Amino acid sequence: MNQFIEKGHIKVAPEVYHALMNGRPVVALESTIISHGMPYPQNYETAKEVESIVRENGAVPATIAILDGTPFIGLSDDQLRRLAILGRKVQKTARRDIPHIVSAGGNGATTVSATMVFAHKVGIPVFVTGGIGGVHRHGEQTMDISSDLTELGKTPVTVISAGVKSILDIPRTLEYLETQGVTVAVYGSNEFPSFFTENSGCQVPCRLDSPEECAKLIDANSNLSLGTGILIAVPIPKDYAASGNMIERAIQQALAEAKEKNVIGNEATPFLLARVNELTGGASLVANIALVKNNARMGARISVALAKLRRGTVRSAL
Ligand SMILES: O=c1[nH]cc([C@@H]2O[C@H](COP(=O)(O)O)[C@@H](O)[C@H]2O)c(=O)[nH]1
Repeated sequence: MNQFIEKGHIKVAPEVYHALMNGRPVVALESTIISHGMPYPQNYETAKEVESIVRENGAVPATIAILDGTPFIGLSDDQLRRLAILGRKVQKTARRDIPHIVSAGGNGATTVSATMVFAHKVGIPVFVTGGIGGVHRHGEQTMDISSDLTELGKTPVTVISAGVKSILDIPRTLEYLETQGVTVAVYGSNEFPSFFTENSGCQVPCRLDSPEECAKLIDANSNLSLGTGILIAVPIPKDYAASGNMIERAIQQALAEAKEKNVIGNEATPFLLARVNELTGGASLVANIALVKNNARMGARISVALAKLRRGTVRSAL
């Protein structure tokens, strides 16, 4: 196996390192989606396919996770499989969990917030995932607001996602992102998508219609050193959006069950995702996989457009 390159306390895969050093496009990928977002073996297969899609579209994939206490940027096949098999035995790792997992020599699957932290440390500007966390329903009482939102407010990485699941409070999530100063854009629409469907009833002012437009937005944010992240929401492909309404009904049932069982905190999202998958007989998983792959395609194209735009003007953060 190729030797990882050590940078500070982080190990970077050689392919990722050389791409960054040469200004070539790299796309960061999170690992909680692998450990907690899907069951084995679909999680492993999807992770591999997502990496292939990123490559086919001209960028280098960099899946991020903490293994035996070391943060890795770009996982080997063995590491990816290990993470997929361990599944929920791996600690779901948000920003606040990083020091604990590292000091204890543990295994951590990075959420959007922790993945953004590491992507930014090595200068990866674009990061692809399925959906981000948000303000939970009844968040005004529980204060359960994902650290993904505050991370977007302070870390200049662009996150490509299919929006926010309706297990969350979408209008309040958008309000909170506005408070954090995060630019929220939608690809090909003005309506923010709700993960399994193209609609949420919430309009956003920024619409982008090509990877080049996305790249220009990212470049403007960076040139002005605003320091905030960007969320680009890519609606689920039309072929899969059809099952959205059925999935939406399952979400309502899962929400009622979570309330009854008092499932709260960082257990809420994995519980709801697994329950919705059971209730829809796997249809939600099929839609989830399709939209993650679609996001990977878009993210790679955006990162290629950004590298072209910046050719010769950006120095590596390494
Ligand atoms: O549709 C999804 N939303 C969110 C997650 C994961 O859950 C995290 C948010 O968790 P929490 O709500 O505990 O912050 C996200 O960063 C992501 O890693 C996921 O797998 N799938």
